[in-house]
Amino acid sequence: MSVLTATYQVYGKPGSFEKKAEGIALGLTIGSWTDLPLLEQEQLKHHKGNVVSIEEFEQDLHPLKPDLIKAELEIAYPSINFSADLPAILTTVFGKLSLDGEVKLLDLDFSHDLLSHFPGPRFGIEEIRNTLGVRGRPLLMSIFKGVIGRDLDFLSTQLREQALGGVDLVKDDEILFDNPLTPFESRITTGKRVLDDVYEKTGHRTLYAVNLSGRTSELREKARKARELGADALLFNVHAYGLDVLQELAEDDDIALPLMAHPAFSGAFTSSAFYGLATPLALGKLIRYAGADFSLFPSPYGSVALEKTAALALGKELTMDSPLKRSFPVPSAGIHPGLVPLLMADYGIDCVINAGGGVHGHPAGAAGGGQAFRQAIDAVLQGETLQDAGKQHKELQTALELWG
Ligand SMILES: CSCCC(=O)C(=O)COP(=O)(O)O
Ligand SMILES: [Mg+2]
Repeated sequence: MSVLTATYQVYGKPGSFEKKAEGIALGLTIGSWTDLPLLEQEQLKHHKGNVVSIEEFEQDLHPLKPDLIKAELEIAYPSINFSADLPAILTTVFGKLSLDGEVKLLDLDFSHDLLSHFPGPRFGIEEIRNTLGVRGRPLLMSIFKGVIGRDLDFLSTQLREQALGGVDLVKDDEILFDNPLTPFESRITTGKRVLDDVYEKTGHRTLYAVNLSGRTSELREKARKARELGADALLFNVHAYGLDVLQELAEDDDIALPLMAHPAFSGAFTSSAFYGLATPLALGKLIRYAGADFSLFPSPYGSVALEKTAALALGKELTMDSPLKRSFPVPSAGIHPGLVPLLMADYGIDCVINAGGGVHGHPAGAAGGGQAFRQAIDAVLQGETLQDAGKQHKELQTALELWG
């Protein structure tokens, strides 16, 4: 029988966890067991949740209630209890339970059969690399900054500058929504004109991820229109909409564009040590299953930082062997060229280095900022220190002097 296994972190008194685990397994499936007549027990046994394991961590005391210790509970839910979609799955394993005190959902283990209902990325790392013709190095992405209240001319100038710096991708900032000064469709057509022009002049190809925003019911049509207009990729604030909306976009053959999942809003349900979802599950595994080609997340080093073990585990979820294609890890937030060696040590070459302020804040402008990043990436690939590379490359030297 196919099952979905959930791992939870809970706190309680030593020896109390069996009862707690049984309560969850039954509460989220058939409700009661021992009270049922034998005939009903037989009829319902295929629907019953089962406790798979209980691990107590005696040394891990609750920081505020030291008589409680941490435990991890694994509970298997029969797949026949839910339809094969994330709303049903999340409601089963962490619906009411998410409201019931200090319980954190750490992981979900999908059976092969259940996983076959999820598309994964349409393009994945390999096909994105093919489109760009870039192999053997991390991709570099920059972000439009300060474009709220600005018009298409401003946007065009900023885009051209970023592309001239040698970035592979430029994305909208997640807070740029459809607006009269830079409407969604005009951003796509204008962006395309600028990037085609840079390509003709320099031979360097940059892709632009436009922010797909608005009411949920409008998204599919907007995304299809984006494709018709020649959009390269879509940025999507997936956690504000829901994972199933991402999946709907990923599965639509009339959209068929690379999807970039932004982490906005996810801190609301991942940041607590006691509640919510573990970050590698929310921004890694589920984002990949739902079909994002890129997952953005705070690196362990910048202005908004994730704890390092979570940031590394997240990257693994996006790239580990699976029947699904691999998604690009995109460590972000407060990234500058001096951090490139750390990011490449953590994520290797199959990642996207993503910077807004670290590109635009360069004294030589966004073009200089992009060049400094490319020089830092090349230095790491050649086994050079950034300090040595900085002696040959003035853009990198300037960035190192400014940000360290
Ligand atoms: C975790 S935020 C994702 C990246 C992003 O959208 C952003 O605006 C980062 O900008 P920064 O200037 O910090 O590079
Ligand atoms: Mg942003």
